[in-house]
Amino acid sequence: MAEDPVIRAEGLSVRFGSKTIFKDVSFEVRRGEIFVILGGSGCGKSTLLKALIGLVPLAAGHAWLLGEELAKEDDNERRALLRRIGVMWQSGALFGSMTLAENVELPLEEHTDLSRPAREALARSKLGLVGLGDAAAKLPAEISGGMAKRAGIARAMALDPPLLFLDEPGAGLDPITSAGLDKLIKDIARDTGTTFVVVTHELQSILAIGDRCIMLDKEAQGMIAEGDPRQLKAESTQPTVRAFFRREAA
Ligand SMILES: Nc1ncnc2c1ncn2[C@@H]1O[C@H](COP(=O)(O)OP(=O)(O)OP(=O)(O)O)[C@@H](O)[C@H]1O
Repeated sequence: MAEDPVIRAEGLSVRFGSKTIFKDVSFEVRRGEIFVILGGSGCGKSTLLKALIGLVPLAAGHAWLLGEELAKEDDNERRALLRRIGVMWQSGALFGSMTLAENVELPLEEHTDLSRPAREALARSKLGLVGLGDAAAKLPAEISGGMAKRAGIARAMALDPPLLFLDEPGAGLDPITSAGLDKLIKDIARDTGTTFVVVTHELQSILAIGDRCIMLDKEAQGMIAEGDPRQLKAESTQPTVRAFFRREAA
């Protein structure tokens, strides 16, 4: 029998007031894959991510994370489930007055009883994992944008989540730095078995890291494609999907 998916989304709809952002969105994310949520600006990618982790209410549908339905859990169970999930928000800045190591230690301080030396050692190992082993004592103002994203990933990984959400990780980075970040994400997925859900509209990134993807569309108010992004690029006949992947006018 196939393994249970890490995420199962069934018929998800989100509305803000009378405005439907998307409806009837269904997909599964399998263990260990890098799953990309893509689409043009304002189609609801970030909203879908927030809906999956319970930060935005569902108007319809059900979402299971790691086999549990967040909406059905009581507060304690919900908190316990969310502790098993890492998130790096697009705006998820590091705390400026704290070193990178202290930033990574923060979730450990909040959610574990580990001693200070144990927390420090773990933070150093997470920073090492993202290539920032030598920068642990630096302040966010002393590092580049690409390094800040890496530190954000290290912080999101502090509690060893089996599932990691990244909201527009390449935003604001130059193409070479962004490609380096893509390689890091692929390496982490391969080396740790972490499942990634990545929100992005950057085609190079999608093709470089995405094992599978869904594409949302503003006009359709929902999903217009699902599958291997390279295959969608080669084979899709849907005009908006083709336009996105081939950089053609729809
Ligand atoms: N809390 C909210 N209340 C009302 N409208 C909202 C709220 N959050 C998002 N929206 C609207 O929902 C739509 C989708 O926004 P969202 O940020 O999810 O899109 P996106 O695909 O992530 O876009 P981008 O790539 O530009 O970040 C937008 O029209 C946005 O204005």
